[in-house]
Amino acid sequence: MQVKIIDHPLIQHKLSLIRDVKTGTKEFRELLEEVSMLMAFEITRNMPLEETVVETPLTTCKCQVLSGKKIGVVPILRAGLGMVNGIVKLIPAAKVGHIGVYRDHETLKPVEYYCKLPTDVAERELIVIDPMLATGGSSAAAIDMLKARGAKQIKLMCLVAAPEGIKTVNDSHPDVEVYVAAVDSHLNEQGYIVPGLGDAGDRIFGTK
Ligand SMILES: O=P(O)(O)OC[C@H]1O[C@H](OP(=O)(O)OP(=O)(O)O)[C@H](O)[C@@H]1O
Ligand SMILES: O=c1cc[nH]c(=O)[nH]1
Ligand SMILES: [Mg+2]
Repeated sequence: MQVKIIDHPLIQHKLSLIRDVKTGTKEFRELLEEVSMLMAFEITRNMPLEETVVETPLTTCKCQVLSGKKIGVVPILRAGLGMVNGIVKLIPAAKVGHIGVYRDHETLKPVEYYCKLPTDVAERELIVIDPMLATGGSSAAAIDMLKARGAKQIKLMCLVAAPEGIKTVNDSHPDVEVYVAAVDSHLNEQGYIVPGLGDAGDRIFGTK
């Protein structure tokens, strides 16, 4: 199982609050945004830098700046939307594409309904985001859609994963690095992650 678990104490603390059934919509959204920012901080750890010269009030000095690598953030609708703001606050130059996929409640198979991406998707390093990686069907389908449109460099960032979902993505897309804050125990009969956090989309948007 190829997965990077980002287990920074702040992330683990906030994830515990997110999981709590007593956490309401407002706090859930705020925490998810904060955790997404913290996870993005880790994922971008190896972004390339280049040297530049900066004039300070005292003198000039050699400094490092990002070398202009283009980033794309691709939320899987709906729940992935809850992770966008935290990331684009950290990487304001990132462009945002949207992929609409929902999981059929009966079959648990992904149903695709929307795709709008930056035109230069093939040149961007893409971070696909979705809080939940359950069977992995939705994320694998989203990555298929991106590759069919020319995307080459893709990372997947999820909050909570089931082992089944990580395996699905590893098997179908071995080139895609998977980052999560936690790997949970298993899926229940309805395909929900246990212990999980319930239905992420419903908790973000206050639906049922
Ligand atoms: O790994 P999977 O088994 O495919 O399940 C995970 C998917 O299920 C949830 O979306 P959902 O279908 O509830 O859509 P929503 O975000 O619109 O609520 C979640 O946000 C993932 O996209
Ligand atoms: O536990 C789960 C599984 C799929 N989608 C969710 O929102 N939660
Ligand atoms: Mg949902």
